[in-house]
Amino acid sequence: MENKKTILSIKDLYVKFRVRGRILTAIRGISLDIYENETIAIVGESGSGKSVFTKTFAGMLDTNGFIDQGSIIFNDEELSDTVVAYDDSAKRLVAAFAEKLNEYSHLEFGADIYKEMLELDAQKRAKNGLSDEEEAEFKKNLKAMKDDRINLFNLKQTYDPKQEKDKIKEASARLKEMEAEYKAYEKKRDDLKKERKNAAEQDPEFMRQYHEKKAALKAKYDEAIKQAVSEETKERNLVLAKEILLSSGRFSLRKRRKCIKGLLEALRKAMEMGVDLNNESERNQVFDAVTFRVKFLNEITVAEHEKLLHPDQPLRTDEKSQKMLLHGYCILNLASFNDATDWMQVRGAKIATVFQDPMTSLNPILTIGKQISSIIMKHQHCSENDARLRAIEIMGKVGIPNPEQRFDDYPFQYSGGMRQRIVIAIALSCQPKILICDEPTTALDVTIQAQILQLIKDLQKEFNFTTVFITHDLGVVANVADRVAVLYAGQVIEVGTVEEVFYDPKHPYTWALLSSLPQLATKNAKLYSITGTPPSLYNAIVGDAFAPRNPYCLKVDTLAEPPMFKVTDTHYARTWLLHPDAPKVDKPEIIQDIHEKLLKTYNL
Ligand SMILES: Nc1ncnc2c1ncn2[C@@H]1O[C@H](COP(=O)(O)OP(=O)(O)OP(=O)(O)O)[C@@H](O)[C@H]1O
Repeated sequence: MENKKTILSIKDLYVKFRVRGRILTAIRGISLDIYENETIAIVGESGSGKSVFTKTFAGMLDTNGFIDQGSIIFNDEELSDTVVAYDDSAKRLVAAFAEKLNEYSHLEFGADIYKEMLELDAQKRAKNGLSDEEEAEFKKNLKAMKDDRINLFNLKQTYDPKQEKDKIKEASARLKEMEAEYKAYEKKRDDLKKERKNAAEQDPEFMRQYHEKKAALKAKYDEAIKQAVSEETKERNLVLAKEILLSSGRFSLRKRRKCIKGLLEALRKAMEMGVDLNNESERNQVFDAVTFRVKFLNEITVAEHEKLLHPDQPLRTDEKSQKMLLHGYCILNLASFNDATDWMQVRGAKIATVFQDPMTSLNPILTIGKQISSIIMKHQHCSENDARLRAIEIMGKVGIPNPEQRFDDYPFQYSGGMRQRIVIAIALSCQPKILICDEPTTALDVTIQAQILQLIKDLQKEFNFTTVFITHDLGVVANVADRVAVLYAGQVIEVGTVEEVFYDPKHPYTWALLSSLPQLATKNAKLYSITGTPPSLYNAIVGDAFAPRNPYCLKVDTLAEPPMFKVTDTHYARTWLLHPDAPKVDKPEIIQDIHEKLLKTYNL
């Protein structure tokens, strides 16, 4: 796979949900590269995080969910390449931004003294009350106490009032105690604050020294920021000003103003704190807090830009094509997309999803044809007539017989399998780069399932998109995927090519999943099932998340989280069994000859 281009690079991703005052961590540090034009299957039990993971990069996360950490870099050259008109009014704007930035640049001379003043203020706060660290510590402990109380309260609700009276009584008593402990701890914090404040009032010498030091620093600061800004810094500020215009150019007027204001303020603060704005990654971080940064590349004409995008076309020379543009490039980090406008360019258009139940994706009161053509019109800006022709063409492509006649039918007039073909047609009508198939065949019967899987395979060959298959059916995986990522409790615990994961699996959870394949069951023998339940995602997980259910559990599994061990260049697994010092354990007997069994079932 090393010669493949990465289309989506996910690094150390954490996704959390707010649920009635508590935090559930659904994705815990996933890092995964997804390649152009491959089919990767995401497998795991119900609740392992398959849907949340893909919804995160499809821009469909539920509103109570958020990305807590990590990055999702989407390598799409078309979207990354950015231009904005550089006419007289744009030039005036850039000049005004540059002038403001030159003003702020004076603050850079005083940054060290400014930080000293902040430190002095922090000392004063600590003297008069709590230091920033103490305040944070109290806050953290109070939150933990509150969470414990909510956990116990929730547990109490699950007890049977008739049969578990004692447990309910015990929990009620403990809840009362916890309430008292919480209040006592709050009081301890408040008393400490009061005590410090009183002591500070008894110590006028401290305050006198504070004011004296502050005044001296202020005078030094005022002197420092009087220095003249160098030509070099002014050059940098001019580039920053262009980047402000490029980074805010995609927004509507009102949002653009807000974005520009935010960026200028963020840059002012960065200069005040002495952030090195010549450093690319620091500059990115400053921009990212407001919107992602579009790096300035050059000033080019419309014609030159067109030539860059389509080198085979002749260079235009008319008047319009000579207009100037600011040309930039951005790294698309989907994890820091915080604007609906940004998601609109990606969701559906670049990353499309096909869900399990086609009826939830189709509007029952609109004809099939209208639903496809309206999407084509929206994304490809073409006339109604053209959209109709394209819709009929794509309906034919997904195997709808007589598409002209079926164009005006309603969803209820289609069978389940045909409806799923329509959903695929809608998803593909915008020619996405990535197609996520979330259990696309689970609601269909077996023969139709095979047809739909074949259809997706055929379309992928024709349109060259990447397919991400979410499924709990390993049989589907063996049939369609190039690579498999196995998810458990929000982590990728094994990833590799289909051959590696099926025939040389390394993680006991993968062994268990494979062992429960119905295709491996023998007549009259009980079908293997994994005992126990996955861990609660509300609490921190210590050690290997699978340890309590793992018949091959080692002591270390209960103590420390295993890292990803490399098996081959393409195969990795998160299990201590791969540590050089681990005892040698063979995979279960039932999956020893899985190769032959699957070959027989699927003609692989
Ligand atoms: N909106 C939400 N609020 C709170 N928790 C959520 C939300 N959406 C998902 N979760 C939780 O995140 C975890 C992962 O869910 P996810 O739907 O990704 O699982 P899955 O592997 O796709 O399972 P399934 O096959 O059942 O769809 C689960 O514990 C689920 O309860």
